[in-house]
Amino acid sequence: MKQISAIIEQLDTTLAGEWPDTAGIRQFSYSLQKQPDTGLLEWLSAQPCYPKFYWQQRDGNEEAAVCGDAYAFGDTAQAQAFIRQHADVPDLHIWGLNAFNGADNSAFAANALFLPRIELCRQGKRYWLRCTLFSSHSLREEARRTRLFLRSLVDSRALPPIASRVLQHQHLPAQPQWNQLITRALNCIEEQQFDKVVLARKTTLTLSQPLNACAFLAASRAVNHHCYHFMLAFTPQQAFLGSSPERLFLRSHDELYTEALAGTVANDPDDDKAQDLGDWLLNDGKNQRENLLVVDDICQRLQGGAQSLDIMPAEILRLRKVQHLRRSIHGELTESDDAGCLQRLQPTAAVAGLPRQAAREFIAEYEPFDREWYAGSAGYISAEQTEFTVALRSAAVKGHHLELYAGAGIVAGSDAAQEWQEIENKAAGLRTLLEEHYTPAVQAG
Ligand SMILES: C=C(O[C@@H]1C=C(C(=O)O)C=C[C@H]1O)C(=O)O
Ligand SMILES: [Mg+2]
Repeated sequence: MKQISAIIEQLDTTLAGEWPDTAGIRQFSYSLQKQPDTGLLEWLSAQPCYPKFYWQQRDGNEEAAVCGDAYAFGDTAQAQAFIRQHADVPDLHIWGLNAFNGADNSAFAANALFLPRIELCRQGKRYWLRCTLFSSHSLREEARRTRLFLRSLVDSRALPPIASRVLQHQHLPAQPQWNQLITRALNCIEEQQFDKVVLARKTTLTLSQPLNACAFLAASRAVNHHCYHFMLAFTPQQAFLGSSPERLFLRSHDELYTEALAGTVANDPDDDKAQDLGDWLLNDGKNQRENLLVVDDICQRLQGGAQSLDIMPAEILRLRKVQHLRRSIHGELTESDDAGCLQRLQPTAAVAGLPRQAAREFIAEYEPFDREWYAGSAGYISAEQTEFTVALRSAAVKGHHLELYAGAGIVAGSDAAQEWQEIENKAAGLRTLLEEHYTPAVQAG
């Protein structure tokens, strides 16, 4: 990490110069000459500054480790307005999470979006470090604060092994309550209150020792391929992370890429068996319905905001524990408006239901926990390009506890036991990373 220390020294010299005692924004960007000695997640893990955010795009080509907040935003509209106001600083990126309920739920933060002080980024084999200063009253003061911040940065080190063992688990709802919930949802579907509702479970694991969020995410990234990997660490003990296969949307200039990812079957390590399961999925009526309702929802939601929508044929996405039906969707935006895209697309019928409002009301009334960040979105906003993943296959790290989330789309024809198995398989993507380290107590006698 010599390169990084050298860049930081150079930055420090720049910041030590004369700065105006007025409002302003400045950004400094430095290319790294070669690949750093350790990964970005290792670097981020070592830093003692919060918030920190990590992101890896699902094709593996884009990665970012960012920390410290030069500015925090109350909502995406505010973040977007900030980027537009500072169009002369073309590389501003605002990173973070949007909660499932957005501004509708006053009990929980609507989002955690911030403009970082430091960003270490990779695109393909190209690496760079960016430092941003922003002050609404004094850049001089901000330069001084940023220098202190830079001094707190430390060298990267190897991630610790995952030593946390699972002592206990608790499902909310437990299976009998899940069965009741599904019956209730199926009744509403029969009464035509809605066509689909996505119901979820929170599993709280009690651990033998607090989990290192970066090490846990690295373990997930090593095995859960074709996924976005994201993490927001709020404090040393509190983080939200996940490895999600689902794109909420990618906006590149005026092009919009989204998808209907819904309909699930188990995966199998054996290629032939996995293929048979995938073929079954492609031809199963209930799963096709689940997926097509998401296509309908997305098309309705994009009306007036995007034109010439292209919907690709269904394909199978094979993951480590499950396989999904996916239809990719592409359109031209009538205006490049990220806050608008979020408003339209989050939450889609893949994680809420259809019609959206009726499904959300059912979730708010009957799901026995607050989703908080689960099924919201994680990603970034910038002038040129914006991308969010749906925050699925995710977990909240809270000291000695890990809360794992998983849900399933309920439509006519859903069976409670099969849907329970489906959420078990989805949760297994993260859960098995711990169980591999689990040594059951030896029974006496
Ligand atoms: C709700 C989740 O996943 C969603 C539900 C799916 C389904 O029911 O088939 C498939 C993919 C996701 O859109 C989750 O992983 O928690
Ligand atoms: Mg399903």
